Amino acid sequence: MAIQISPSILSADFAHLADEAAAVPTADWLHVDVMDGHFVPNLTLGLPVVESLARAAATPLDCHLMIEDPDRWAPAYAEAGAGSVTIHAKAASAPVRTLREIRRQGARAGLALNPAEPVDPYADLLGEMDMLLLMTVEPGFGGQKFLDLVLPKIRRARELMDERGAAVWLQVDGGVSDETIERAAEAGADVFVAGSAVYGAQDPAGAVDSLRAQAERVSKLA
Ligand SMILES: O=C(CO)[C@@H](O)[C@H](O)COP(=O)(O)O
Ligand SMILES: [Fe+2]
Repeated sequence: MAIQISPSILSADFAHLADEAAAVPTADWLHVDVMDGHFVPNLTLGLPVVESLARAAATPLDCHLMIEDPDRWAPAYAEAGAGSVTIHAKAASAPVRTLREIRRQGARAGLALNPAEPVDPYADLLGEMDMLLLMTVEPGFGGQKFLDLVLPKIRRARELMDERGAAVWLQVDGGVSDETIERAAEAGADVFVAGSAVYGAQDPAGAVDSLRAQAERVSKLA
C-alpha cells in the first residue's frame, strides 16, 4: 500500500476552505476534524460545511468524527460526500452496525482509538473497517506533541493486520511532522494526518511532498 498524506484543515483558514484545499494538490485526502464540544473540548464544523467542501474540493474528504453518538451521525457524513468517515470506538454504541452503514453509503469506514486505548480488543473487527486510526495525541486540538508511547501499538496493529490478512489502512493523527513521521512509518503506519506541519508551513504543497518522501524512505510496506 502506498503512503498517503491527509492534511488536516483544522490548521487551515476556515474563511477560505476551498482555497486551502486547493493549496495541497498532491495530497491524497483532506482531513476534516469534526468536533462537537462534548466528545472533545473543542467545537469545529459539521454536516453543512462538509457538504459544501465535498462539492468544492478536488481532493476526497477524510472525515474524522470526534462526536458523541456517531452511530446517529456518521452515515450522514458519507451521504454528504465524504470519501472516508472515521468514528471513535469509545463513542460508538454499535460500532459494527455503524461501520457497515458508512460502507453502505459508499464511503470507506474508519475506527479510531485514543492513545490509551489498546488495539487487541478490536482485532476481530478488522474485517469491518477500511482504516484504523491510531491517535498520536489526545484528540481535541491541533499543534500538540506526537506521543511516542503509541509506537508499540502501531507495530501491534500492523502485526494483527498482517496475521489476519486484513487490507486495512493504518492512519496516525496528531503531531505528525518532518521530525516524527519516520518513526510512525517505520512502525507500520501508511496514512498520515498532518495539520500544523502542512498549514503552518510557508509552502503547504511542499510540506506534503516532504512528508511523503520521508515516510516512503523508511516504510517497509510495498
Ligand atoms: O484530530 C486531530 C486533533 O484532535 C488532528 O487531526 C489534528 O488536527 C492534527 O493536527 P496536528 O497535530 O498535525 O497539528
Ligand atoms: Fe483528526
